[in-house]
Amino acid sequence: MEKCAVEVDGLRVVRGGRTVLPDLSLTVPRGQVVGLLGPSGGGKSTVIRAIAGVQRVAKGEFRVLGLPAGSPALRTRLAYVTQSPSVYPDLTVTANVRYLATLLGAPDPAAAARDAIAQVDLASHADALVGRLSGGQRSRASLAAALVGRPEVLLLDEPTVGLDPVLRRDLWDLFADLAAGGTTLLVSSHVMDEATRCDRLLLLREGELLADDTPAGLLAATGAEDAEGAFLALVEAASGCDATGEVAS
Ligand SMILES: Nc1ncnc2c1ncn2[C@@H]1O[C@H](COP(=O)(O)OP(=O)(O)OP(=O)(O)O)[C@@H](O)[C@H]1O
Repeated sequence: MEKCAVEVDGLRVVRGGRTVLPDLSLTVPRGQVVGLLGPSGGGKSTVIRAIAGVQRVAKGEFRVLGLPAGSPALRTRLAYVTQSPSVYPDLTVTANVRYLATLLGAPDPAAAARDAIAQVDLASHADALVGRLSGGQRSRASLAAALVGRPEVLLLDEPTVGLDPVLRRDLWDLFADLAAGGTTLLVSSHVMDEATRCDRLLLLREGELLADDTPAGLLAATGAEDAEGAFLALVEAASGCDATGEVAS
């Protein structure tokens, strides 16, 4: 079995005539929660889309679970939760998740749906129409739909946006539990304090990978006190400036 769930080598993506990812290489080890962090517009969604096999790429090699990204064989082994919830608003949470479970061939779709909905702490709204849920509840319904097939690789694009601190903490606890059970998670976020919940961090800015390290390794390498400070230190080092904006000699 491959040590890495995802291997990307020399990925180049052009969107709307602009090079968004010039030449990106990264790996995501199996059974870990890897955070893809960085400012808005840096290319996080584009990386996730490429790994999910739904982004046209100009160049690069990448494999997911040892297979080329986008392979039909990955459809049941990888789940991708987009930034906008992808559930039917005119169906209940249960109907949405059970539908996915049926499509994925779960032996007992109703039980699988119940479990997935409980995992995202949405049991109290299981019978509510998705269209009548709050934004955060809707994104959890989307996450339940992704979890119901028990994917080996879970790609989550900004899953904690719009959630209160308690729900955010619970969701990160769930990610850690899933990883402990062997699932590989790549989670994008622009909230730097979520970095501490990850096993590894990929810091992405303007399509360039500034760091690929553990949270502790990143702090040690930069001498910063938190992920935000580490990120700033790396940006300054990359642009050849010190903290005051002066160009280093
Ligand atoms: N459909 C598109 N057509 C052309 N350019 C796009 C398209 N979608 C995104 N881009 C550009 O690609 C770049 C990277 O966008 P991407 O959505 O990957 O960033 P991101 O880090 O996920 O941002 P955010 O955190 O705001 O979602 C941005 O400059 C954006 O303007």
